[in-house]
Amino acid sequence: MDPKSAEFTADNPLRILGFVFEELSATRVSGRLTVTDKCCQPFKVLHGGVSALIAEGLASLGAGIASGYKRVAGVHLSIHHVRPAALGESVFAESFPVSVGKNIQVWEVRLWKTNETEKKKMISTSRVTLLSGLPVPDHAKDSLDQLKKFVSKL
Ligand SMILES: CC(C)(COP(=O)(O)OP(=O)(O)OC[C@H]1O[C@@H](n2cnc3c(N)ncnc32)[C@H](O)[C@@H]1OP(=O)(O)O)[C@@H](O)C(=O)NCCC(=O)NCCSC(=O)c1cc(O)c2ccccc2c1O
Repeated sequence: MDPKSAEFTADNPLRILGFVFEELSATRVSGRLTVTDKCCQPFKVLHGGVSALIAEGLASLGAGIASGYKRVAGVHLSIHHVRPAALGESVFAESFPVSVGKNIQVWEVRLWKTNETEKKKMISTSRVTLLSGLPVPDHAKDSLDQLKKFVSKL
């Protein structure tokens, strides 16, 4: 399966909302989402919880890769919603590590309104703190192996 396709399941809730990954590495995770009804609050703008979901998902995947495909656990997320994204608008999400320690990682996640090529205006900025390097439970080994395979293709 193409990691850039809508069916690629690195994070199930993000896939259900239509999020499509572009980059997945230990130093950068990014992707795109079109704001549909599924992602909106009652005033037809991107729900703040969806922005937080994107932040948690991108930071966790990046931290998991940076920790050598060990299990990670998000322990804190803070988010500032600085601008709304309206129904129908395109959103670009990018994430990068601020600090990668043996136990704790901190990732920054920024959401932008965008067209095909340019980041136009920032929607939100998040910091996600994660505990990394935890043992992977047997039931999750397959999905981490699959992620490793996809990352090598990107
Ligand atoms: C909160 C802000 C409006 C504050 O703006 P600020 O004063 O910091 O800065 P500016 O005045 O320069 O404006 C920046 C930017 O904000 C937009 N904006 C400003 N005023 C308005 C307005 N009255 N209406 C719409 N948009 C406004 C404007 O686009 C400006 O952008 P420019 O491109 O012109 O520079 C602002 O920070 C802001 O809008 N932040 C985003 C807020 C947001 O989208 N929050 C997340 C969604 S809220 C949510 O999730 C939610 C969920 C629910 O389940 C709900 C259920 C029931 C009711 C409400 C719910 C709900 O809100």
